[in-house]
Amino acid sequence: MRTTKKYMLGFIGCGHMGMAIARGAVAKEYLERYQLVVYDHHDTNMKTAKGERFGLAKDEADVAENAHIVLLAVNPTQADAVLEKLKEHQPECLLSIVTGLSIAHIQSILGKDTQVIRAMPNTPLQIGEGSTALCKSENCKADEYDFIFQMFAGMGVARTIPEDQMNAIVAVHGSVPAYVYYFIECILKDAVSRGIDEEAARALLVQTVIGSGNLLKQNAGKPIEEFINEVASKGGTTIEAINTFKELNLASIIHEADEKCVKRAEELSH
Ligand SMILES: NC(=O)C1=CN([C@@H]2O[C@H](COP(=O)(O)OP(=O)(O)OC[C@H]3O[C@@H](n4cnc5c(N)ncnc54)[C@H](OP(=O)(O)O)[C@@H]3O)[C@@H](O)[C@H]2O)C=CC1
Ligand SMILES: O=C(O)[C@@H]1CCC=N1
Repeated sequence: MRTTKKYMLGFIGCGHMGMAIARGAVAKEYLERYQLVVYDHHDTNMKTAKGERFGLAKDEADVAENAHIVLLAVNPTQADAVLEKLKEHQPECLLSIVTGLSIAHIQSILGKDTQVIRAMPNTPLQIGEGSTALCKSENCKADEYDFIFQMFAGMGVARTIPEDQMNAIVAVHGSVPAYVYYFIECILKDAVSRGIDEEAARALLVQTVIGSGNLLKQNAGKPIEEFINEVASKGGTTIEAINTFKELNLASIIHEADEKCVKRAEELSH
């Protein structure tokens, strides 16, 4: 994409997710380090950005004036204050990853002419294994949207979804890396309590998660139940565990957790 601005992408907020996106884009060689500029409140995040050889901005306005697309990566309660500061500097295109922050709200502050892209990424994108759901404002140009869509697609999987599903999607992939880590933590603690060496258990378990995921990926049309049946030998061990999950209604626990997760996204919405 052509631009007259000094930087292609400017980050306001470069914490966990902002840094993950910046690192992911550079690792995949989609953007060069010199095409990124960063501004964050925290000195430690600015030092990390300096160490990564990204451009450093002095404030929010500096990002808006020098970057073609401004990426808003602050926490939901901090977003309005940033948008108010950007009002004077009218970014051409604003990419927001802020949970619950609607396109209509962004345009109500920045003006209807601002192109807006809303994305829900997840942290594994920093190693090219992420997932990102995206949507855009009606006035967003194909060039800007394609540029951002391809950036995220290059870091894993990307899908366009309707904006009214952006809150519900947190319980599909945005928050879900933490669910997976929690599940892994529970299994590991259990293994150690049974005397298994922690390093060995972690290595075997992590590869199991990767391998199971890859097998699912390579057989996208195959029902999940069939994968379970292939592991659960008749009269064997696995079915005992699966039946216990069913008896204790793990599905309802997951449903309850998802409901709370999505409800929080709705509470944060504006
Ligand atoms: N973490 C994740 O997995 C995901 C997060 N998101 C969304 O991404 C956003 C960021 O999340 P995350 O990276 O985890 O949060 P972090 O708290 O790690 O990062 C946000 C950073 O922005 C800084 N900041 C706040 N206001 C400003 C400002 N005006 N100018 C410059 N920097 C500022 C914060 O500094 P300070 O602490 O000093 O305020 C902080 O360093 C959230 O809205 C979240 O909903 C979306 C998908 C996944
Ligand atoms: O926990 C959060 O609010 C953010 C949104 C998705 C992942 N992290």
